Amino acid sequence: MSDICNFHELATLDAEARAALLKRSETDLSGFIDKVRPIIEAVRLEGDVALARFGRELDKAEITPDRLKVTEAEFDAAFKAVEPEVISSIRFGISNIRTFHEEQAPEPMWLKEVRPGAFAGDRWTPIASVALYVPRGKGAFPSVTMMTAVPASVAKVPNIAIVTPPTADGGVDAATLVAARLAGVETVYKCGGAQAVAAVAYGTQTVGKAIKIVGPGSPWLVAAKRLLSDIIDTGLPAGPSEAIIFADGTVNGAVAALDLLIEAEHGPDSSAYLVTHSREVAEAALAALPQHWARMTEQRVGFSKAVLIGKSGGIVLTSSLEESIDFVNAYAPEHLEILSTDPFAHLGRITEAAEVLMGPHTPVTIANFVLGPNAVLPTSRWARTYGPLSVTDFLKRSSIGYVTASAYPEFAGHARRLARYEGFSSHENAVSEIRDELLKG
Ligand SMILES: NC(=O)c1ccc[n+]([C@@H]2O[C@H](COP(=O)([O-])OP(=O)(O)OC[C@H]3O[C@@H](n4cnc5c(N)ncnc54)[C@H](O)[C@@H]3O)[C@@H](O)[C@H]2O)c1
Ligand SMILES: N[C@H](CO)Cc1c[nH]c[nH+]1
Ligand SMILES: [Zn+2]
Repeated sequence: MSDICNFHELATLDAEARAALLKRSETDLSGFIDKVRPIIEAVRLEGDVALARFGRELDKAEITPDRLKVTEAEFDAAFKAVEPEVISSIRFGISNIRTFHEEQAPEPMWLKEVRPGAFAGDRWTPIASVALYVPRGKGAFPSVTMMTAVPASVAKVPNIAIVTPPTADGGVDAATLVAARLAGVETVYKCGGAQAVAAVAYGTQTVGKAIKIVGPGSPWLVAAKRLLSDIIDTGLPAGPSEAIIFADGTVNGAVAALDLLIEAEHGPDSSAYLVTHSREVAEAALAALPQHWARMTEQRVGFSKAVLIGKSGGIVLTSSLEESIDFVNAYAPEHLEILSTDPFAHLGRITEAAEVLMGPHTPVTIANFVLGPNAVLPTSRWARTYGPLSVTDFLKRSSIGYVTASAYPEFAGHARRLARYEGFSSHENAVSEIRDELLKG
C-alpha cells in the first residue's frame, strides 16, 4: 500500500472491490438533482433576473441581466488581452480540428438503386439551433470552445450560441472568446451550470432557445441535462474527465505517472488509473509521482492527489496483459492511452474506449487541445454506446425513397400482401388497383 496513491493488486480484490473500481463520481447524481431542480424552475419563471442572480451567487461574478450577452467590444478586447502565441496555438488547433471534422462529415445525400428503378438513401441536414456549453469552474476551456464550435460550423448549423459561466469581473475568459470568433461563433451568453441548461431549454429575455445542448461539464450540468432531457436534446453524456493509461511494460513507468496526472488534475470528481501487468512500471510510476507533483501548481496537486487516493483513481497492477485489457474494456474510459512502443499490437483487443491514443508520443494533452479528433467524449462508461462528439451530432438524417413507375408494380405487390397480413386496410388500398385507376384518370 501507499499513502500517496492507491495501489490495487487486482488479483487480491474480490468481485465487489473490483466493481467499485469501475464507479465514477457521476454514478450517483442524487445529491445534485435535488439542488438543481429549484435553479431550473427559477430560470423558467424569472429568466434573465435568475441567471444574473445565480451568476452572482454561484460564480461569484459581478453580473447583471443587461450584461448577459457578450458584446462586440468584449470580443475585440479579448483579442488584445490574449498573447499572440496563444492565439497562434488556438489557430493551429482549430485548423487540425477542422481538417478532421471536414473529413468526418457525411456526404449530404446518397441514393442506392435497391432494385431496378427504385432508389433509397439518406440525406443529412443541419439541426436548426444548438447551444455549446463551455465550462469555467475549475479551469478555462478555450479548447472545449474549439471542439464544440468547429464541428457545429462544419455542419453549418444556422444558430450557434455558446453558454459559459461569467468570470469574477462579469466577463468571459478571453481565450474562449478568441476561439469562438476564430471558429465562427459570435453569440456568447454568460451563464453556466444548471442555469445555462435551463436558459437554452426555455429561452429567456436575452438567451435564445436552442433545440440541443452539447458540451461537457461538472455534475451540476450533467444533473440539469438529465432533468431537462424531455424538452431539449442533451447529446452525448460528457461529465468529469477520466483516463486510463494502459502500459504494457515497454515504456518507462515515470512517463506513465506523468500521463496519469493529466486527467487526474481536472478536479476531485475526475477518475484516472494506470493499468499495467508490469510491477516494474507500476513501482516506477508510484516512485515518480512526487517529482511530477513538484512541478505542478498547488491547486492541481490537490485535485490529482484527491483522485489518486480517492475512490476513482490510482495504479491497478494486473496479473497479465489479458487481464489489463479486460479491465480497460470493462472500465470503458473516456480517454485511453496505450503506452507501448508497439501500440497497434494491442489496439485490436481494445473495444470499449471513447478515444484511443497510440504510443508514447500521443499523450492525452495533445488530443485534448490540438490533434484534431474531438476531446468532448462520453464519460461514466457511456463509451460502451456513445462515441466522441462529431459533425453528425449537429446534423440529422432523413431517409429518402424514390420508386419509379416501372419499379412500382413489384413493390406494390409485396407491400399489399404485408399490409393485408398486418390488417391495415388503408395501407393496402393505397397500393391496390384503386391507385392505378386514379393515376390513369
Ligand atoms: N467529458 C469531456 O469531454 C470533458 C471535457 C472538458 C472538461 N470536462 C469536465 O468538465 C468539468 C468542468 O467542470 P467545472 O467545474 O470546471 O466547470 P462547469 O462550468 O461545468 O461548472 C461550474 C458551474 O457549476 C455550477 N455550480 C458550482 N457550484 C454549484 C452549487 N453549489 N450549486 C449549484 N451549481 C453549482 C455553477 O453554475 C458554475 O457556473 C470538469 O469535471 C472536467 O473534467 C469534461
Ligand atoms: N480532458 C478534457 C476532456 O475530458 C478536455 C480538456 C480541455 N482542457 C483540458 N482538458
Ligand atoms: Zn483534460
